[in-house]
Amino acid sequence: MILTANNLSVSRGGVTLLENVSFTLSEGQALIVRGPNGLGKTTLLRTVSGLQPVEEGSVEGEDNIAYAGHADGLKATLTVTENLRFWAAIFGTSDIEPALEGFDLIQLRDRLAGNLSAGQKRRLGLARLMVTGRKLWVLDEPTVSLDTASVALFADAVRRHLATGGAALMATHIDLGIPEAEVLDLSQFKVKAPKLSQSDEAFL
Ligand SMILES: Nc1ncnc2c1ncn2[C@@H]1O[C@H](COP(=O)(O)OP(=O)(O)OP(=O)(O)O)[C@@H](O)[C@H]1O
Repeated sequence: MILTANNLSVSRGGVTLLENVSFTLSEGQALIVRGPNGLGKTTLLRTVSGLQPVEEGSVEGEDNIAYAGHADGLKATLTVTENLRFWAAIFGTSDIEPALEGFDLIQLRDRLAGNLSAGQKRRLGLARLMVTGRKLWVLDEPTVSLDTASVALFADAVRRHLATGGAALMATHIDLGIPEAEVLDLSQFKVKAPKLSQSDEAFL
């Protein structure tokens, strides 16, 4: 098992949003969480990734996660290659070529990240996942700014990751082109009578 969420409650802004969320992710499995704007998808992904505290319930496996959220986290004054090398060094890996190839960044490898277009920045942010060596990719709206061809590159990268024993947990409003992905509708976990949470501390 790569990730287990057990009766998890998550909160933002001092209000519990979702409760009793339980799911598991195994090797080769992709799970898409769905729900309307503001339901708590981002909050759930941040909580399972250890970026904010678990209010109730438990998460197992959070130490094997690579998280890609709304912020791109790129170093604007480093080149594409330097950004990937930087992340590879942080995660103790070294080969960045598959990431450059997988996200069509070869031609852009010497461009400063700060000079990339929005979609190119997103491709680089996603390419970073491939150099982490982490088993579980947690992705919040990964395809924002991507054109159709880039969405297909992304889907291919996820499918390769699944085929090599990885897993993915994703929040998205669009069809990612990963037919084997399962869907978890979070509306069923929505808190019916909002209550104040114990804490809203976020680890940024
Ligand atoms: N710091 C905060 N203080 C108060 N409320 C917050 C704070 N951060 C987020 N919220 C609220 O928490 C709720 C859940 O936000 P979250 O980003 O998890 O939703 P989401 O399901 O990912 O939405 P979307 O589909 O729009 O991305 C929203 O109603 C949001 O306005």
